[in-house]
Amino acid sequence: MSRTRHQRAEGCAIMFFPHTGFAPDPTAAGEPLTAHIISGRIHLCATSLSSVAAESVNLPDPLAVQGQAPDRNLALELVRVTEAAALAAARWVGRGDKNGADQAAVDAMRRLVGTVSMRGVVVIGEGEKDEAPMLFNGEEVGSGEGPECDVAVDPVDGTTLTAKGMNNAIAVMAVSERGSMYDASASFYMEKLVTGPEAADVVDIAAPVEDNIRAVAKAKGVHPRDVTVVVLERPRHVQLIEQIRAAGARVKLISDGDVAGAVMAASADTGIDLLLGIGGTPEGIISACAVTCIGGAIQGRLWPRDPDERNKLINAGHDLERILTTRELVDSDNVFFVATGITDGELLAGVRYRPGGANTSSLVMRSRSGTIRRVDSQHQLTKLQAYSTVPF
Ligand SMILES: O=P(O)(O)OC[C@H]1O[C@](O)(COP(=O)(O)O)[C@@H](O)[C@@H]1O
Repeated sequence: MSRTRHQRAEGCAIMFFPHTGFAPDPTAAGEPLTAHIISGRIHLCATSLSSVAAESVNLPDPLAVQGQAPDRNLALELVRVTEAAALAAARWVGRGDKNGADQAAVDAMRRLVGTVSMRGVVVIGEGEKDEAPMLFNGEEVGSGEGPECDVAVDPVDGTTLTAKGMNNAIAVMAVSERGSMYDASASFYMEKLVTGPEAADVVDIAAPVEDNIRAVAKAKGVHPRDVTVVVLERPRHVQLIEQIRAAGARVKLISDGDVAGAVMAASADTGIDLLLGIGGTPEGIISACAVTCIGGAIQGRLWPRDPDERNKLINAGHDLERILTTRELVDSDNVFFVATGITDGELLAGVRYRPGGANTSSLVMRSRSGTIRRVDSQHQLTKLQAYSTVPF
């Protein structure tokens, strides 16, 4: 960040936090103030530099003029969208109807996303327009004002988990600058490798599984037998699982939900060191948004299901040998990722009902600041039901 001699924050009060800098408080009322930073001191003036300073604060020099005032964190608004999706889907937990759960989450997400000030275009959504009446690829979402964004949604990652009342179903959304997300239109599946920051530079999806496990173990300062690899339990992964076991590592099989798996593989203290295997391409791009926020790496390679799909991908200009890096999957330094638990999981608690309301647990991340928040919300459903169009 370049140093600015004069920083202005007109129309808002300035709150100073001794160790974290200062933040505009948009809720503050009263006469507009202008903040001028001169020789390490903030001067709060009524309107201009020439005015008599209303107040001044001594600041340590590095805090005085570095960077700029913190800007808006879209993720803090987006979390309402995944909360609504999770609350709506949670009504369908264990009812054996995965489409019902998905539709409820889509409806809720679409109603809430209109409140977010952005000019979003869904690039990872519920499919093509004719098949998906809402949140279809290409749909414009948001209030129509504000930054131009790519939007990726997965109203329920784990529709089967939700239908069966099983762990780890989440509602997910990611937003980044317009044009920054990889165009995965023709691709259904992707081979994926995800790990955290320590091992990000030593893994290679094209290398043998054993080499990657050794490299991760070395980077983390542990033995390969201490490494845990999360894998979707699928017939296509039988050989992969054998290879992981042969390398001495531990395997954690999940029946669905590899976005949560990717977040756990990239995050510290989850007990998961690596995600390997083939999962959905849209989920791969959403995972790349999470990894951009957390740190670490995702590597992907498109994985056509049959010769027909292979030809389609090649005709669409895709190089099937190409290893897609985190940056190629989402080419942005300003990525927002939010997820809310539908059912209980290791990453997030699910929706919990109580008299008159429900509680949700969410993960709220932004890559530019690197801030990772956990947001636990208490919803007063009896109040919300009185005016909301979302069937909570
Ligand atoms: O079930 P498949 O066809 O192997 O696809 C794997 C994908 O399905 C999921 O497990 C769940 O996806 P859905 O919620 O759409 O059912 C994803 O997390 C994963 O990427």
